[in-house]
Amino acid sequence: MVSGDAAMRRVLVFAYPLRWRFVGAGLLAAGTEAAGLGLMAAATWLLATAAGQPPLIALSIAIVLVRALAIGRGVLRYVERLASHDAVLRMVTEVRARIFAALVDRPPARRADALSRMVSDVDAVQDLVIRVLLPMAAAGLVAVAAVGTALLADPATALVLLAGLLVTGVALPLLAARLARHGSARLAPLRAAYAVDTVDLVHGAADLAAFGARPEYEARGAAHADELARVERALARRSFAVDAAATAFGGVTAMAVMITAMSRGLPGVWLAVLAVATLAAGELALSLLAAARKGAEIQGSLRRVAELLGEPATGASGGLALPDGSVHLRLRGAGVRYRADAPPALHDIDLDLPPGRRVAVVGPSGAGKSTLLALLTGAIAPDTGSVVADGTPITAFDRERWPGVVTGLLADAHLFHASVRDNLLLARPGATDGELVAACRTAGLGDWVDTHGLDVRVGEDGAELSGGQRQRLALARAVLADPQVLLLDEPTEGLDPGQADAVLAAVLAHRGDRSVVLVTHRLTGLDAFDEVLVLDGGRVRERGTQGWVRAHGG
Ligand SMILES: Nc1ncnc2c1ncn2[C@@H]1O[C@H](COP(=O)(O)OP(=O)(O)OP(=O)(O)O)[C@@H](O)[C@H]1O
Repeated sequence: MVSGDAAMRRVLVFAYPLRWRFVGAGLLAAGTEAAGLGLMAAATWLLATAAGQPPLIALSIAIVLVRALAIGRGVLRYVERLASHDAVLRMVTEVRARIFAALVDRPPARRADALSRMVSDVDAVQDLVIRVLLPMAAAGLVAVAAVGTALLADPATALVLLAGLLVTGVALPLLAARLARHGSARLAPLRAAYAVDTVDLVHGAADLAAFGARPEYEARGAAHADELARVERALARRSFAVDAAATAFGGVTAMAVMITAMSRGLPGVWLAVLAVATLAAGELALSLLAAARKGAEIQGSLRRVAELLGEPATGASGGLALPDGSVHLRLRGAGVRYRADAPPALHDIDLDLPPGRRVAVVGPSGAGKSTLLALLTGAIAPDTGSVVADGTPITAFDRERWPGVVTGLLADAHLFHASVRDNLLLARPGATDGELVAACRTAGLGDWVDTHGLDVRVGEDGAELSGGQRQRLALARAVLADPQVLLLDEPTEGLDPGQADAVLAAVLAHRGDRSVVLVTHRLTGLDAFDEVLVLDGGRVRERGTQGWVRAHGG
């Protein structure tokens, strides 16, 4: 996990090219706050001195100043918002582009969580600049200016003002940030649990109703919502207490400033100006509380964004040209561990796939069969050992084109909400209708396509097809892709045994002497394979040749 400071540095690198825009925005923000403070001071001076009938010219100057500051403040605020948002949006565009590039280079298995970062966490970068750093910089500049001005009037009064600002502008915001961090740590798991409840209730509505479990799930969701509301209320009470303390301390500082100024014999007008300006500076400190809280809340998002920004690409488009002709793939001592706290999904796997070899991988559920195929497609990289093609690690090849070498029907193949034709063309965009129909025929979907045609739509993830038709359409797509090495993850799942044998035989006949790696639970039809690999618990338990299948009752 990246530390908070490192995360901030990694993100702020993107602000560097725009530094002058940010400096300008910071100065404008400080100018806005200073105009507010000046307005208060000038208006107070005007009210306090008007009764004493000062020279008309002095009054006129003060009136013009009040008007100018009142209008100038609004104008400055507008220009500052324009400048700061322009700069930060340019910066966030860069960050998004970098994250997008990192996502493209990521193995698909790890993209899903990263996608949510892209969408929501990047907003934290915007908040960091607009709602945290700029307000802090502006408040800091104005505080320095206010103390500096007070110093001109009287050093002791300036010291009291400084002490007050240190409490309201530094100590209380630090406390607010601490409470916000603590609050986020308590709220995050509750929010996550509530989100899971909601997703279960929405996506699982039919199953919950079918098994009569809806009341129980609704009660669980309601309990999480109540707990969430209780914690949020408790945190809001604490936040309110800190805000109230800041406001009260602002008042205390103003009084202390006044008392000190009176004891130092400052003229009455100065007393009023200093008191009102101190109160206004105290208000500024409230904006620091909000900035500190926001800064604490976005820490998690910033870390996640920074991790992604710093992630080295695992493979690249534009790598080596693909191996042409018949590729020779090898796994050497390959191991995969999905999570540090779980046993490896694959351990020390050796596999030799010279051109034309047919390998069947069998084993119980969870043995690591699909993970083995994911290694060959490059969807995941081995944590130990290597996956090489003609002696070169497969990550060195052009990732975008690798499916031309190794691909197939993988676990949980997705069908798109489009026509049969469009779903097939995904595998080979230039294929003719004749080729599409031939692939369907090989996958056992010929009669259905003859009846329904290629333009019929299949529904969301093939919802308008039967389970067997979905499987065969996905298989037809893999057949059409016609890679050098065809991977088939339980291609005949959901078909009856007779159909399953016929479809597998047709696909193997279509492949001719090109390589196939088949993952299957069924031992029938494996006579046509050169090697059978038996996986269990991520390890190779047995390796057999054609005779092995017969000996094991296939
Ligand atoms: N994305 C993932 N994150 C974490 N663990 C995973 C992930 N994918 C698989 N695993 C774990 O890795 C192990 C091997 O899974 P894999 O899908 O390769 O098994 P399999 O032999 O194909 O099983 P099945 O026959 O049921 O499809 C399992 O224990 C599984 O829980």
